[in-house]
Amino acid sequence: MSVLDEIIDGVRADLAERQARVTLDELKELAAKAPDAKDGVAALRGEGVRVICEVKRSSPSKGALAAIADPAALAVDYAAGGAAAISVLTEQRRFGGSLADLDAVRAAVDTPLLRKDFIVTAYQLWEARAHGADLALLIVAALDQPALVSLIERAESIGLTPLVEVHDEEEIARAVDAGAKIIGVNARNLKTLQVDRNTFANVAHAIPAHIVKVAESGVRGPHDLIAYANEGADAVLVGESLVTGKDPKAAVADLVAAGAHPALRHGRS
Ligand SMILES: O=P(O)(O)OC[C@@H](O)[C@@H](O)c1c[nH]c2ccccc12
Repeated sequence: MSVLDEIIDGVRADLAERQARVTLDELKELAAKAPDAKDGVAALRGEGVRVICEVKRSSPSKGALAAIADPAALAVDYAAGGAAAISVLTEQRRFGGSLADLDAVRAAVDTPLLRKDFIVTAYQLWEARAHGADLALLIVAALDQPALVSLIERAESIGLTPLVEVHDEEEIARAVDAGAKIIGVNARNLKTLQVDRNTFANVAHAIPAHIVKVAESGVRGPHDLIAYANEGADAVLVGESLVTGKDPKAAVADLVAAGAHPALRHGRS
């Protein structure tokens, strides 16, 4: 069994517990009271390279990264540094996150929020909206094609923008066929946890121009952002280097400044 399969088994067990506690109707009522969802595509496309900053306590590959006692305070730093969006990991077992983190961050910032989890059912999309997310991650490797198509449709129908994650060209073809408007190329293979920073450069040519391109994982600082930008990334998603660094606000500001550099604007819309 791959790491991804193991993670999803745990996600399904936790999901069953939440479903026993909170009905879909209750989630829909909460979603109706949540602030209107912001346009995720608009947040990530435009001049320069956008920076998505992640609230991430631990990871399956590295274990504990940072305690993050106050996720809201971290999110406020991210927003002050110029984050275009904030990713909140809500998976509990391997990443140490929760929907409570999403609530805390939503209450603290107006920045568009991505629910980062292993979404396999529409219930989780309603949870995302009920807890104030604007975008939701859908991982192609975790879903068969009919499930991917229907979760993209459902996400959009309830106002969420799906960020569709891929790792190779075959998954890009599936994401495009399924109607993705934002594709994230994860440098980390979720089946082996290996990071290969060349992944984006190797596969980005297969993503049609009208689709927003996000380079995910392994960004250590401005240098990596610039490399991804030169390969055509519209945005980068950064976790570990921000949560393990001393000054997340300054680190985000450095990334945002690098992404706004005029030398990177050529050919961008
Ligand atoms: O911490 P990093 O290397 O900066 O990576 C952030 C983000 O890309 C990573 O957390 C991630 C990308 N796709 C995922 C899917 C599930 C869980 C986590 C992820």
